Amino acid sequence: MSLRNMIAHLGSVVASLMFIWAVFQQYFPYQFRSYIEKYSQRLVSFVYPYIQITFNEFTGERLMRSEAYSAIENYLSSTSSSQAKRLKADIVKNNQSLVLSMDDHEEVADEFRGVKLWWASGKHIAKTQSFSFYPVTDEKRFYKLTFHKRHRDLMIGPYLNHVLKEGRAIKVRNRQRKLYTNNGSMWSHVVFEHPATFQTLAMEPEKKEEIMEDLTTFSKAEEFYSRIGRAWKRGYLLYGPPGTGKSTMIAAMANLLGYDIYDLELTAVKDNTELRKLLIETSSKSIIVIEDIDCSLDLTGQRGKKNEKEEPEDMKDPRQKLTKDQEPKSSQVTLSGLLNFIDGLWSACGGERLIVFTTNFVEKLDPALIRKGRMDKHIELSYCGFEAFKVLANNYQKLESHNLFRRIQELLEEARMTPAEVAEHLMPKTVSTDPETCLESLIQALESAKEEARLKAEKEAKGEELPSQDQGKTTESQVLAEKTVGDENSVH
Ligand SMILES: Nc1ncnc2c1ncn2[C@@H]1O[C@H](COP(=O)(O)OP(=O)(O)OP(=O)(O)O)[C@@H](O)[C@H]1O
Ligand SMILES: [Mg+2]
Repeated sequence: MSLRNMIAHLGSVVASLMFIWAVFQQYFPYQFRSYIEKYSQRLVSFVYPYIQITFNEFTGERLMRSEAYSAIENYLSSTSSSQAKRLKADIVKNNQSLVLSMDDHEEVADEFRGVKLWWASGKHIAKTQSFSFYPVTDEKRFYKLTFHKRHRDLMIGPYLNHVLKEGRAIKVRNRQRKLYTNNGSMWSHVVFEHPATFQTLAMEPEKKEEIMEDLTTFSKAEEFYSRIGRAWKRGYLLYGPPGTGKSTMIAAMANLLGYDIYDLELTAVKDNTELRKLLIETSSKSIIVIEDIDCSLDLTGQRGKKNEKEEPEDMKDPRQKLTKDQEPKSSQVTLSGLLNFIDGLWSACGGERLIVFTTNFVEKLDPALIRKGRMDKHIELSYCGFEAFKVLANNYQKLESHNLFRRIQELLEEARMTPAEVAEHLMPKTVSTDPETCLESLIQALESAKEEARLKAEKEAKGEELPSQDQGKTTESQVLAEKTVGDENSVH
């Protein structure tokens, strides 16, 4: 057969096939074909023991993005990045981190309480009916869950709940976290990007572990709190001298738990009503911080004493020393207003919240504010010990050990120095400063601190009329306060 004949023969075969297809389309209408499909589906499900659930990306009349779909997407992101071969990447956290999810038509397996199940991703493509110069294919993505029918109850109840909860938690973790500050009764926010972590926090390892354990236990204790009928909140009081890492620890807490921070400036809050409004507006998974609670408001036990002395009106308000140059406004937030909120109304806002107070003078605070049950945990941040020093040496100089460490250990036992000061010495002054120079400068500083302490102790032992530094300041300020009534600098 010549080539020409062959081509002609092939052409007639194709033509006859096209004719048969056209006849089939004409004489077997759509209804009939769907009828066949329906029964074939039934036949398949009879021999196929699996149940499938489809979660579409868009639901409802207004085609809102389904929350379940996005929770599943997040939930599957970790499983799929290790199992699926084709992944989709997306950027979250203001272009900072990459999140992977499985591409269309991929399948991954998961296990729940020993039961295996499968997730597949897919998409329907519905051709748009309308004519357009820019034809858009209407892609409808979905996830399909497949499991054996004998696990129906486990899958529909506990497993799906688990997926949704985990998925939402991952979403929260991936979100851009915020630092809120209040300007009067309004919160404004900036992106929260503090690099502090518990790993870089200088502190004895056991104490650090205990705090981290406490925090993570709290963050997972939703069921426990609801069972015992308590609001899911926890109060921390951080106290210690300036520069011992109180603020740093708050940032580390937020980074550990993935919480937002609300830095509440009490002095800018007009009254209890405004305070309540601000606190109610805080979101779940957040840390509400009131720094230097002893100076923020007259919440210390000192108030009574001051009043007894009958100080002039403007001296009673410690805010005035903070806002020297500003127009004095009176903040009427009271201790009881704050306490009421911490105790009671708090329960009205669902979701976990931590409240953290910091102070340099724990002994000055009103006992009501810090009694057990109100502030659940009191954490003292103190002068730098050797363990804390080792963390700093590693942070700043990448030093695990050095022959000067022994000398530093001895000196730290004898001289008091805050982690902030130690860090200052360990910070390389220039790019070429070597670690040894930094350690030597620290040793020198510690030696002079030790010497100072020794001289002071000697003087005190001799009975000289030189009380301790703090007391000295108080006496001085008391004298000043008596002399210069109305001078705000004298209030201390
Ligand atoms: N425990 C610590 N671990 C790591 N760095 C610390 C620690 N303490 C202080 N620092 C360093 O010293 C600086 C000051 O610390 P921070 O602001 O946390 O002190 P603070 O206790 O909040 O002081 P203040 O009472 O004055 O608010 C921080 O920037 C940090 O780098
Ligand atoms: Mg601080």
